[in-house]
Amino acid sequence: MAPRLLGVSLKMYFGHERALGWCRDIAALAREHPAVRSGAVELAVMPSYLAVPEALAILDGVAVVGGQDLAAADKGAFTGEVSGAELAEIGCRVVEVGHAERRALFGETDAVVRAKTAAALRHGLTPFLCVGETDRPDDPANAADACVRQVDDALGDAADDSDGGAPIVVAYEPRWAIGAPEPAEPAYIRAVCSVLRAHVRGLTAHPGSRVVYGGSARPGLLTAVADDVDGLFLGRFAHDPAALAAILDEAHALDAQDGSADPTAAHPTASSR
Ligand SMILES: O=C[C@H](O)COP(=O)(O)O
Repeated sequence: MAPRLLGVSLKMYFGHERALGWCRDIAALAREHPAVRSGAVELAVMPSYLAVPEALAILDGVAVVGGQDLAAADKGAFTGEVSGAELAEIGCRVVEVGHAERRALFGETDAVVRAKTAAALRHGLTPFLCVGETDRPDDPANAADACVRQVDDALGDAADDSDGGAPIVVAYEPRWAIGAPEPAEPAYIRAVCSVLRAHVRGLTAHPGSRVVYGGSARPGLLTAVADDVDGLFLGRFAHDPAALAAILDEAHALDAQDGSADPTAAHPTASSR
C-alpha cells in the first residue's frame, strides 16, 4: 500500500522562531516514529516562505517541504511573488495551489489556479491542489461533482505545460470546515473523497495522484476516514506536536491492520535534497 500522506500548512500562525522550533520538534518526532521510519507515512510541511530554507535543512530525510503558494509566472517583474522555479531550486518538492484562503482573501480565480497548477508541475513540484465547496450542500454527491470539476479545471493548462506523468495531491477542503471547531463528518468526507479518489486515479496524465482531506482535521479523524482518503492536510490541529504524534500513531495502527508495514523500507522522502 502507498504511504499515507500527512501534510501540514503552518499558514501565518507562527513567527519565525516558533516555526523553526516546531520543525525541530517534528523532525525529532518523525525520526523516532515507526510510522515514518517504516515508510508507512510521508510527511509534507508548508511553512511560511521565510522559514522554508531552514525547514528544508531541519526536516531533511523525514519530510518534504514546500511553499504555501507560488507565482504563476517563472520570472520577471512580479513584486512580492516567489516562483516555482526558485522553490524547486532550493529543494522544495511540494507546493499548495488554490487554497480557499488564497481564493477568498487574495482574489485567486480559477484561471490563476490553472496557471499556478501548471507552474508547479512545470518545475517538478507536486501541487497540493485545494478544492472544496463553499457552502455545505445537502448531498455530498453535489460537493463531489463540484470538486471533480475544480480538479479538471485546475489541470486545464497543465497537460501542455508539463511533461505528463507527474502525480498531484488533491486536498479536499470544504471551505465551511476550514478554521472550524470540528471537521466535516466522517461519512460526508468519505462520500466526497471516494468519488474524488476514483476520479484522480483515472487521471492517466498524473498516475499516482492522491486525495487528502483538510479542514479542522485532528486526532481520531484518519482512523474514521482511512478507507476513502490517502491522508490528511492538517492546519491548527498539528500545532501541538503531541497531536501530530497521535495521528502518526493512528497511521501506524492502520498500517499494521493493512499488514503491509515494511520496517526495513527506506523513507520515501529520505533524499529530499
Ligand atoms: O491548510 C490547511 C487547512 O486549511 C486546514 O486548516 P485547519 O485545520 O486549521 O482548519
